[in-house]
Amino acid sequence: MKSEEEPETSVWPRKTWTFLSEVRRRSPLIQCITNFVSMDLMANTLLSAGASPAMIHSSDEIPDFTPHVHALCINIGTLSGDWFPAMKLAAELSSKLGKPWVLDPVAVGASRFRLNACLELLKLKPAVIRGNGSEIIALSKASMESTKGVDSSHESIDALESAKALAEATGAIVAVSGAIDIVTDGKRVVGANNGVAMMQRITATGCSVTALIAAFVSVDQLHALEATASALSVFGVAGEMGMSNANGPASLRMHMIDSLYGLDEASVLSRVNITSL
Ligand SMILES: Nc1ncnc2c1ncn2[C@@H]1O[C@H](COP(=O)(O)OP(=O)(O)O)[C@@H](O)[C@H]1O
Ligand SMILES: Cc1ncsc1CCOP(=O)(O)O
Ligand SMILES: [Mg+2]
Repeated sequence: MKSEEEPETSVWPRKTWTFLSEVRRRSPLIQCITNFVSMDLMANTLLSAGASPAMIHSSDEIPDFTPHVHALCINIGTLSGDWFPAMKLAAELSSKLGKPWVLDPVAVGASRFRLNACLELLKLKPAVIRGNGSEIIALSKASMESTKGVDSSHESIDALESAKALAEATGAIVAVSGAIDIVTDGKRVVGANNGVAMMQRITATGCSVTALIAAFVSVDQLHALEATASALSVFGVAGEMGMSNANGPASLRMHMIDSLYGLDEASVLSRVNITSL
């Protein structure tokens, strides 16, 4: 069968397996400037996927360190005034050196401080922006929307038009996580349909999948939309497989990491569920 005749349902799983295999083969170095809550799960997510995390955020070392990374993840979850210059410096350097960087606008609608910080970071050209429904709506409208802090009060699908508008305005790939993970470049829209609802009950799963997106994009910058959808799907598959041994959020966290580490080709090919929307 010619590839253009292959059904989408089999093309995406193979693409996703290629991304995961490349991350495992190359073990990209991912710099994470992230919140205190997420550091542990994010680093363990990257390690179990085969990437190499480094939580390095001091402005004093960014000029030496950032030129050596394969991608950068910036997360404003516990933003404070003294961390913001380091975020800008690292993003600026990454963009200048042609390295992809990914923004996680945690709770962007919760304060003017967060919103202004994200609007400044958007000028430094992130390759991908990943947030939950409420975060993407707030950022796209540049407004302090009703928010439950770091959690979403919207379904991902509610943020579809906002995601497209944000992608058009910034040139970034925009991903909205939720029951369906939506990924768009402003025109094309795909949905990753993996995962389990209990993943929302573990803090920092959103942050961690954003870092995983950075790892996937680092191995194929020219296909950032495909890399983003694949990372979201792989994380969701790890959640689904982990769920079969879990009793609640704490054990899901452990089994999810184990499942990500052990994910094999057969499971990826049979479970990855990405479709055009
Ligand atoms: N209802 C759901 N069903 C399946 N997976 C979900 C559901 N809600 C969230 N997830 C998954 O949980 C992870 C975190 O997403 P989310 O909770 O939306 O992010 P955040 O922590 O930033 O609010 C993502 O991988 C997402 O796909
Ligand atoms: C609870 C909390 N408070 C500030 S950052 C953070 C972690 C949020 O992680 P996620 O957005 O991935 O759930
Ligand atoms: Mg969360």
